[in-house]
Amino acid sequence: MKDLEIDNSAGKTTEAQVEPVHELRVDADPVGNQPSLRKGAVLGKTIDGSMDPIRATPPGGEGGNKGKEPHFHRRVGPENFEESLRKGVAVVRFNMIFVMLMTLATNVLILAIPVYLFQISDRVFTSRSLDTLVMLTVVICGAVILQAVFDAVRRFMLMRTAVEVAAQLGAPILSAAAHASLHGSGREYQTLGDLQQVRGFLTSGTLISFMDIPFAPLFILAIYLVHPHLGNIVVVSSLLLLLIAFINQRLTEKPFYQANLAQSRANLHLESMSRNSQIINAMAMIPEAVAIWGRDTAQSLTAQVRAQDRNIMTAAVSRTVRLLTQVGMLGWGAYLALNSQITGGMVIAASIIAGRALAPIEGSIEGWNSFLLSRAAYGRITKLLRGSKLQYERLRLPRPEGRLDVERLLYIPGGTKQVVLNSIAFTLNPGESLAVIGNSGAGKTTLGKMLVGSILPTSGNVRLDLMDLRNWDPRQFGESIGYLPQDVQLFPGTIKQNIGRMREDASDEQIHAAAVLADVHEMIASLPQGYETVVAADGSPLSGGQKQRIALARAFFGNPRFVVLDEPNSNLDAAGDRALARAIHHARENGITVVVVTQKPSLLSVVDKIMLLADGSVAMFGEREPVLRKLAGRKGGENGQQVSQQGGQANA
Ligand SMILES: Nc1ncnc2c1ncn2[C@@H]1O[C@H](COP(=O)(O)OP(=O)(O)OP(=O)(O)O)[C@@H](O)[C@H]1O
Repeated sequence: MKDLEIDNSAGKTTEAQVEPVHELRVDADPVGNQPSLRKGAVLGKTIDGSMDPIRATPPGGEGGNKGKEPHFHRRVGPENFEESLRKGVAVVRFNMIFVMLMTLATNVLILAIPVYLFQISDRVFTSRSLDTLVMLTVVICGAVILQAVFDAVRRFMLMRTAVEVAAQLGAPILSAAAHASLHGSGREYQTLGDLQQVRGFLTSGTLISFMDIPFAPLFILAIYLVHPHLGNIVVVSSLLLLLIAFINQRLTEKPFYQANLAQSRANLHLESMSRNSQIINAMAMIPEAVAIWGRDTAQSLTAQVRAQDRNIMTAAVSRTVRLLTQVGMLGWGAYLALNSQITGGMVIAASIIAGRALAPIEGSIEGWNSFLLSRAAYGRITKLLRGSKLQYERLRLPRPEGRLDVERLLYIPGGTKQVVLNSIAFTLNPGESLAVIGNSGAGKTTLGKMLVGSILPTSGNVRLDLMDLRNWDPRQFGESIGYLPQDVQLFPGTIKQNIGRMREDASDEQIHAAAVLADVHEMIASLPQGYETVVAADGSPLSGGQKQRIALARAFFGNPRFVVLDEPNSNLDAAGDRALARAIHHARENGITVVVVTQKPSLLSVVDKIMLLADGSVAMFGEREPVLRKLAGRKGGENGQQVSQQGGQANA
């Protein structure tokens, strides 16, 4: 057995045991740029990412501060998922031609045994020639062995086709799913499961049955040659089986669909349980969580049982029809033999051939569900890949300076009538810093997300260096900004990897520079393993404040030009607060534009401008001092007084 090597360019090699013969390599860079065939879509070729339209650029490279500046308005090719899909389908088509040739050979050779029978009874018994028997036996043995070899070869090819399709489409699907999940239902990641479904179908017996069906007329013709009566019997049974197949499809489509829907709900719930395992355990919510999962799973199982019941019933009917057909053929054949119209050997041979002609129809009925599932899965894959916004061409712009223009932002979340943000407009020059304050629910986090493009406004624009965020090449934009979300999550890996945004090409200097810029180097140095400390999925062994500070360094990694910090001090102690203030100060010195969303007024002394949001609208905006004075002057504005007092203290 050789290994399938999936090189994700993060230096990790996953080894999976697969069938022998070929070695496949899938190179997917950290953005999930799709792998592509280097030498064409045939078996046993090396797959790598050399044709990726968008390459990950080092932080200090095109988008960073070390390499040469990109050409202005250089057009960046799209991710081109359509192309990946086209290549994946081409692989299947190409391989299927060979598989069909093998199937043709297999089906022709299957006639060997009936022919043998026929020859023994009609030739050997009548001539009583031992030589003929030996010759016939040798030839038929060769045919049987060849048939087994061809059958094995087509199965090998199907298996490799399945692996190759998975290698071709895995990275593009994950890449498109990650992007689509931003505005989607969260089910996009399940498209990877759909790929598995399609892969499974490609190696299934159902597909083999489907491919054998076109050769059924060949067998029927052979039976007609034996005797037209027998041919008629088989034709009638074939039509009957096709009718059963049609009824089966009508009976099972809906319950299978319902079963899958409920199963995917149960899977989503399972994912959310695994994400929130600490809360579930701490608050003893396991019974409730299990009950919700159980309800969906039960619904799925009930629908599955309903569908499978019908499927089993129709499969049993079709099997009975096939066996009765063979019995009928033997009976009618015997009658014809009694009338000396055919020989006994012909009767048995025709019966065997009839079984062979009807078997693929029966197999197709039994595997109908897996066909339906795979067809639906393929539909979801094509929808995701074709609909992905990542595949449109973008301009690779010069590295931004950090000018931010926000124009008449209106945000009404889809499916609601609530105006979360209304007529928000302001401008920040490169290197300026803004604090966004306001009561809980005022819309601060929503504004922060909109500034980094993770949600799109209903109307209005956010522009970085005059270019609307929607028009930036996503990779370049991501490299040019930093974002510290309210709900900090670190990736499982070392602190070093986390600060370096999991990039393979992140240098120690860049990581150190980000840590210094975010004023967290000392904190990290005090940890026993320093930068090599391994962080688990739940953030342990770091405290909430430490996690927040690592995430702050991550936001500053790669010397971004624009950074949004959403409540960066919600978990910080006084020392952390001071470090954060210094970080914002460093950012200003480095010409980084900073927007900091905060409920605490302690950061107000280090920013240039302040915006007070109230019910999604700008209640106040301007230079720090005048806004602080206005806030202090607001009568009864508890928030404002508190803000101005603390801002003043911090200032002092
Ligand atoms: N996708 C959404 N669908 C419906 N309502 C939403 C959506 N996103 C935000 N909201 C609503 O918009 C309002 C503003 O939310 P946001 O999280 O921006 O407030 P915030 O000022 O950051 O509050 P906090 O300080 O408590 O974090 C809230 O009332 C929230 O319910």
